Amino acid sequence: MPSLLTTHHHHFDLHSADSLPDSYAWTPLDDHRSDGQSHLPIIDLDSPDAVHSIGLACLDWGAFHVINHRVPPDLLHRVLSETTRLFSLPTHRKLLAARSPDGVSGFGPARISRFFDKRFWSEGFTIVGGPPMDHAHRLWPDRADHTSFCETMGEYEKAMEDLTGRLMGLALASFGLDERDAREFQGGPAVIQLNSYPACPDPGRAMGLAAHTDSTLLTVLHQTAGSIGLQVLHRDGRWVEVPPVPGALVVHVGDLLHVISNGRWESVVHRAVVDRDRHRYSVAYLCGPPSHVRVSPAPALVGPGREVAAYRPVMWGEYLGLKARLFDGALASISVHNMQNKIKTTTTTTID
Ligand SMILES: C=C1C[C@]23C[C@H]1CC[C@H]2[C@@]12CCC[C@@](C)(C(=O)O1)[C@H]2[C@@H]3C(=O)O
Ligand SMILES: O=C(O)CCC(=O)C(=O)O
Ligand SMILES: [Fe+2]
Repeated sequence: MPSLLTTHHHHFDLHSADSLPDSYAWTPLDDHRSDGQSHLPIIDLDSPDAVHSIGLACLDWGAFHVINHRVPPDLLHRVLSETTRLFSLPTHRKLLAARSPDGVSGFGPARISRFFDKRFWSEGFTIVGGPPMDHAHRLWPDRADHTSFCETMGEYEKAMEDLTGRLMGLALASFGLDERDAREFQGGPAVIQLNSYPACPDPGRAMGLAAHTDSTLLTVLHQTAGSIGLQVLHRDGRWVEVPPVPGALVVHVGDLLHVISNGRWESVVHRAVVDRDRHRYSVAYLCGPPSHVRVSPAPALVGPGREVAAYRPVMWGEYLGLKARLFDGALASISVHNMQNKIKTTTTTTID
């Protein structure tokens, strides 16, 4: 049997490092400290202006904070403490739930890491289609230990399904679609990505998670309070830090909402940098459509007398397959203007 250590080649324990190995040393990052002037909009979901402000935030940033989201503070607290408990396990134990080479769920480096020659200063655990009972049993043979993890993740998934359903309704309403249009996108397979960014001896040269857009409709991100790490690329070309706002969640526009908006809203380019002293955790809920749904530019936006559709229809599994192969070329590969659009999908990613 091949050892798990070979499939996860050169697994290196980030927690015990006192200097940065060369394989983790990126060329010094461009100056990424924001000037403190600009920050993501904060949107109050109870405000009568929510639809309008979400529309503006999606146009200007492709991301925003939400408050009054109705996710119980206690649940937000528990999901981060279960995440901490998971990543605090010894490496040999975490490897018992290692992601298989072409699998999606389990413990391992971020899926996009293979597009980069340098490694990420992070660990990830991906949960697909419900609480990961088999993984949890292997990680925590003790019943009380795995049930609290699975119950919390299950509860969080429900809360996120509700929240993203409401957010999709508001987002689509901002360009004149109604709630029925949003309902079509509900009930997709749940994907939760747990991220751990240990304190790093040389944060200026390390990268937690390289710049990317999410292959989702929307992503909801919850992060350790008081930690700095998430950065978004503003339209004007500057990296802007997104320090957590107490009680708020961060929402990202993903590639598929960019497609529905017919390219009006950019999916936000973002990355995570690391800190010398603080271990940071984040929990991303990746909201995509049900597997059979074809995502295409909203009919209300395109057609005779309106805009020309900029993208061909695509299903989530197919898009994830394109992303796994083409990374930041995935959107261009479904663009109808792109003459290189000869790429046939050969692999789709099955996530349920
Ligand atoms: C449903 C998804 C979305 C995935 C792939 C698959 C499962 C894991 C997701 C992430 C999570 C971490 C960042 C990202 C960029 C990555 O490397 O893995 C995401 C990726 C995507 O948004 O493309
Ligand atoms: O940890 C973060 O702040 C970013 C995580 C992220 O981008 C992701 O999981 O897709
Ligand atoms: Fe992301």
